[in-house]
Amino acid sequence: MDPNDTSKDRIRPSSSLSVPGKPQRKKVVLEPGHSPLDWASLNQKTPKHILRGVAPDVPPPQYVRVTKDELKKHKTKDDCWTSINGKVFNITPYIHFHPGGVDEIMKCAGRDGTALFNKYHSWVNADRMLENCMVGVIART
Ligand code: HEM
Repeated sequence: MDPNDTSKDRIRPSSSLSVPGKPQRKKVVLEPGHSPLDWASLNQKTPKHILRGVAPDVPPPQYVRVTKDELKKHKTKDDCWTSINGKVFNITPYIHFHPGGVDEIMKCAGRDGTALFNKYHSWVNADRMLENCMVGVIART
């Protein structure tokens, strides 16, 4: 092998690089059928109320106010809500698509996940990724 060949270094995945002051990246291997592309396709073919986890006649999310007490009730893998920047999302259908793993995303179950979300990936567009899962907005009490 050529000792000057650095091609191995060049193909080293970015997940092994660390940035001072930033948490170490740790993506998980997603189950088959759970890639970001699969998530996009599920969103296209699934009725919105199913993704939101609400009855079909519940008004659109901008008209729904969710109290913190209500948010707290949805904290299991079968029924999981979180709020990010004041918007409440039903993340139940997304949990197994999360590139950071189920255990990580469940840390924001039933509560405001904004700080955790921003700590790990402020560049991710949650509004876009979870737009069909939006239940409502946090009620100002
Ligand atoms: C609630 C909505 C969330 C969404 C939509 C979301 C989405 C994503 C996406 C798209 C990635 C891949 C990022 C990339 O490739 O650059 C990712 C990675 C990751 N997420 Fe999340 N996430 C959420 C919540 C969380 C929470 C609450 C945590 C931690 C407690 C977390 C921890 C991580 C970690 C550790 C990774 C892998 C790290 C990395 O690639 O740097 N995520 N998430």
